[in-house]
Amino acid sequence: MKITFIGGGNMAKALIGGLIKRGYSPSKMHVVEVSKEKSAELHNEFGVRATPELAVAVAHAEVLILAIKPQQLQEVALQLAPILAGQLVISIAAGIRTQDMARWLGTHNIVRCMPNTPALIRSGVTALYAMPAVVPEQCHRAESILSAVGSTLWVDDEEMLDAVTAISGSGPAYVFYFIEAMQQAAYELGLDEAQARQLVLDTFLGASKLAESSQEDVALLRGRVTSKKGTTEKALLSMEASQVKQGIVAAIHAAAARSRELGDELGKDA
Ligand SMILES: NC(=O)C1=CN([C@@H]2O[C@H](COP(=O)(O)OP(=O)(O)OC[C@H]3O[C@@H](n4cnc5c(N)ncnc54)[C@H](O)[C@@H]3O)[C@@H](O)[C@H]2O)C=CC1
Ligand SMILES: O=C(O)[C@@H]1CCC=N1
Repeated sequence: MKITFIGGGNMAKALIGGLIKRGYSPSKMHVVEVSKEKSAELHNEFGVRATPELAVAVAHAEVLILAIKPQQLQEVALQLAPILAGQLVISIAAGIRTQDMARWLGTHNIVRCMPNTPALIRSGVTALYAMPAVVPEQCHRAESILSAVGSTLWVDDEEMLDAVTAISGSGPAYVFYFIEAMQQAAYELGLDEAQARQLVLDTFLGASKLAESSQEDVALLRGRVTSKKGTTEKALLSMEASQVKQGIVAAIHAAAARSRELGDELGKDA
């Protein structure tokens, strides 16, 4: 299957890197990228062809992946409309609704999805939504691309992609933020950089694996760490006093609202 990425930035790189690690040939991937610097990087890092020209890259593709910013999507879609030849279009752009893309592109053969950057190491998670006109074979195609770089799930209601964006699309940034905070505390407590990195990352990995392998609720697992009058209790009481959980929940609601807002703002015809 020949794939053309339109936009060769952070997320396209994560997907391309993950697909190559899965054994997907770079010769089957094309990137349309306006930045010369980024095109050279893509070629050097992954061996894929990167060009600023849409027409040739699109003509060769069976699947197009729109990996430009939401703000760039309408302009690119309008350029694509006259040169599309039945390709499946997969959009990874936050917020932009399929009905708006269909109007710009002149096709309903669209799958909208939300991956995340751990795709680079094939540990991503992607939720997908297909327009009703997309045939099962094309849905299978989309799923096979995204499942090469992590787990996948389908949503029937497109609006759920705003929630997905807020949870798993943006989610790696929340985890990195928590890691940064724990590393800062580790340095302040006198641990060196290597020690802090090992302790913090192995704690994240270990806790995630434990939560994944357990049938029990994570609150119960948290309870097992928390001895009466012990250190964890003290830390959690401090977090409660700072309303850390409420802050995280509010932040995720804000991200979902921003995704809906992007759809409203950018879905209108310019
Ligand atoms: N970064 C992330 O974690 C995730 C991003 N997304 C979505 O992926 C999309 C891309 O995001 P990033 O990769 O982070 O952005 P980015 O800014 O790193 O990449 C966008 C790329 O598109 C290129 N570009 C701009 N105009 C173009 C045009 N007309 N033709 C071809 N290339 C063009 C830019 O030079 C840039 O390299 C966005 O729509 C975002 O919502 C989705 C999931 C996760
Ligand atoms: O921050 C953003 O808008 C994009 C979508 C999900 C992750 N990055």
